[in-house]
Amino acid sequence: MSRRAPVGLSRRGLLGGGAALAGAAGAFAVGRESSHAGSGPASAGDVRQASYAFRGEHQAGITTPAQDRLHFAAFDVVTDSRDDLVDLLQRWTDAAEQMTRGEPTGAGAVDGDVNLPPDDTGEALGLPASGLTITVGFGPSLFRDADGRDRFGLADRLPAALRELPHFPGDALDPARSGGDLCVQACADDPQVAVHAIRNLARLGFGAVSVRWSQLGFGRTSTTSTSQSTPRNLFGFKDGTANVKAEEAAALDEHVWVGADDDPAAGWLTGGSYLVARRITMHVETWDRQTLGDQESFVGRTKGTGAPLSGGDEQTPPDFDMPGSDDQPVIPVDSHVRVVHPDQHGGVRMLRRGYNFVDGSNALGGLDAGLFFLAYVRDPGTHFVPVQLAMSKHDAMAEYLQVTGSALFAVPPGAAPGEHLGQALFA
Ligand SMILES: C=CC1=C(C)c2cc3[nH]c(cc4nc(cc5[nH]c(cc1n2)c(C)c5CCC(=O)O)C(CCC(=O)O)=C4C)c(C)c3C=C
Ligand SMILES: [Fe+2]
Repeated sequence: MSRRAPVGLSRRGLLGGGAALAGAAGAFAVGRESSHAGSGPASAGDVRQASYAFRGEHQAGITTPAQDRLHFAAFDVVTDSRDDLVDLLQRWTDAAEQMTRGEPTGAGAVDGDVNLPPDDTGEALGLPASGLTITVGFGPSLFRDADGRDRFGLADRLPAALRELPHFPGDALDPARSGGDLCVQACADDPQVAVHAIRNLARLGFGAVSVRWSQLGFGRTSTTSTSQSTPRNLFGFKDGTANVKAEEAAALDEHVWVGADDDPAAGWLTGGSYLVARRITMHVETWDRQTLGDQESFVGRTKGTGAPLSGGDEQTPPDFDMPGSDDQPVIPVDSHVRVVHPDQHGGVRMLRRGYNFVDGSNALGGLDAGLFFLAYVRDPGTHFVPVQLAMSKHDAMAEYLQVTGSALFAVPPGAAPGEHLGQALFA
């Protein structure tokens, strides 16, 4: 009996008196409304106490203030049974709701029968919710697999926009880091909490799904709320300045959420979004040998403040007409921010939610480093593909990048009380 924790003990409960004491002193911000701590919280406890509601109109983990850590996994469905797939989504929904509350999955890690493997793997016991969000998406191959098979009777519900992304110039895609029938994005302010979430969902899915590929991210490269400060990517530049933010309701409706009339085949996706995932290797050693002036010209913003090269501060809109030297504009025509700017693409915007990664070193002894680019868009065909194409062809920064993994997912709306994720797809 001594190996068992008291019945009903939650991760939060295991925090014990320390958290209670700090809470009483007003040092911790607990709960959804008070959790917008940004990248420079007063203490680690500020953000780790945050917990976000799992259920809602939209899935959490899109407009939620971007957490600092990511574990992303793409799964292959290994069963042909539609019932087993629905059952998995039900069990994932239940487990995700528990974990985002800071609780272990099922009957917990230490409360069950000592003669059986515990429901929960246990490594997050004692850790608070840490702002965990779990966001689930469906890949094109869930609707029709590579052999054209409609394994789950979903082919007539395939959204027109959910087709494999084209091969872009310069892509060097590894099939083992691309595609997937399902995806789970787990974001948290504690890496152990994010990894615990993916590990337990993968474990729950044994027999129904297997992990196809996964990616850890150690630092956010976006801001998704005006309350957050702008972090830096591995080129050392502020990243996320001009992102679509949670406070921009009209922009979210226009550029991120799928509308009711967007696709007659995909009414089930109303209120959802599309998630573009791109593993982008950054040749950081080569970049580091470029002059500061050249680096800033490649980006189109200053490295220090993130202000556009046309002047002002970080939030000043770029002036692409301002002349520079040699009859060239001061923000070069091949700079990243000009090439991808909404002005060049009919006004389309995206909600970027990417993460820095370093996956050890490469064959040349350099860092296998980069940016795991994640972007939520209303329609990848209009909001991502043309932008990526322009970047591949015209962006000076692209010389320092190589896309090594790629996937697209339809992200259903949030689950209402009593529903499982993606319920409308299977109705
Ligand atoms: C196809 C879309 C994009 C990819 C892929 C992409 C990769 C990428 N970006 C940076 C660094 C920065 N990007 C910045 C802005 C920015 N990037 C995109 C799109 C893609 N980036 C957009 C739409 C924007 C916003 C443009 C605007 O509206 O002004 C910036 C500037 C700061 C900011 O606004 O976030 C930086 C820096 C890297 C390093 C990278 C691939 C590794
Ligand atoms: Fe960018």
